[in-house]
Amino acid sequence: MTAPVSIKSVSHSFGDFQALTDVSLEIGSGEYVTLLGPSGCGKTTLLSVLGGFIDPTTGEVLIDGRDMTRVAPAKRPTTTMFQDYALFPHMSLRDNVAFGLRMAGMGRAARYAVAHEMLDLVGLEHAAATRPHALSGGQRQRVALARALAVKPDVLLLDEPLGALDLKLRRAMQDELKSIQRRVGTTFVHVTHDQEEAMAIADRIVVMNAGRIEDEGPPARIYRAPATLFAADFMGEMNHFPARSDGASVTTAFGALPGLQMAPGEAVLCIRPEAMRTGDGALSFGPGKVAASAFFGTHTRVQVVPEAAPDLVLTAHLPPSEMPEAGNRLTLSADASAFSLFPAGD
Ligand SMILES: Nc1ncnc2c1ncn2[C@@H]1O[C@H](COP(=O)(O)OP(=O)(O)OP(=O)(O)O)[C@@H](O)[C@H]1O
Repeated sequence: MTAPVSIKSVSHSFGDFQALTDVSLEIGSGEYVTLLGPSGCGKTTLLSVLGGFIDPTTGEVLIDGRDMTRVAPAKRPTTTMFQDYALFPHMSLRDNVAFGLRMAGMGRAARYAVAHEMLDLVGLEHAAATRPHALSGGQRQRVALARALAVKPDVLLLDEPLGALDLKLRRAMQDELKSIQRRVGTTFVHVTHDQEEAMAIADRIVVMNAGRIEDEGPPARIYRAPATLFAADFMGEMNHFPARSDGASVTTAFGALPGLQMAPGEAVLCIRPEAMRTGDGALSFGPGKVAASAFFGTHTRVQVVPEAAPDLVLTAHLPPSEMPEAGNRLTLSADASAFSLFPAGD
């Protein structure tokens, strides 16, 4: 079961505090969307508006084309899975998973059949008769997912579902969540503040900041060509430095950069560390002094203070075969296509 979701100009205030401002978003049927942003940006508020736990001050929510804006949570085709996915300790996994179906009045044989199907989906069918106390964090999380999916929601809302797990388990569960979502085809809306998690899982990432959407799109597009400086910074490490546009070209402390255009004015030029290299390029940062250099296996992370702009520190991820030592001189450069340009004060 799956459905598209339409969020139309939703705003929400808690008293004087505006938590969401004019948020509009279309989510396709069967799409895996993550809401990504820093603490307090309004992710949970938006998810709660979708689930019916918060009535937005203004705006509308449509699910499968039907207006759900003021419809109670239990009457929506949504299920919310919270971070604190408390399981009933005195019930078997099967009964935990079948709980929502029992509440809905489904007979025992039918609900157990669904519970087994869902436990099978999350790889825990063999433990159906056991109780949750002996389960690891990851296994509990899987049972909670089976329970949420058992009622066959059209849209599953997940609020930091992996937040309680350690990093390694978190990464493993991300792969599993995505693969389960693919198999069931349900629309998933997943809140996280972890950019790597969003990239690992999402078909589409929605970057939020201060109650608004900053950018939305496939992970690779947002990473490579972010719409705003905020989205650029939130999606990973970014070098930025001042620039100036005259409308036709961009000038920096390192010279002019061809091929980038913006309305005349002060600008911020950005580049990812892995887009930097040693030697020549469209823009050379000129000689600089290596302030730090560290080997990370997949790359060497160097920090360089360029002579042309000694108040800047440029970070580059170089191939692991290159290991410049701190104190050495090094020239970094990059291709014009690797830069993003934003108006200053964006
Ligand atoms: N019931 C409430 N009353 C007043 N303010 C609230 C209430 N719920 C949330 N807020 C405020 O609204 C803002 C957005 O909160 P929200 O929980 O949506 O953020 P978030 O992006 O999910 O952050 P986090 O990752 O920390 O949960 C925050 O500043 C929060 O303090």
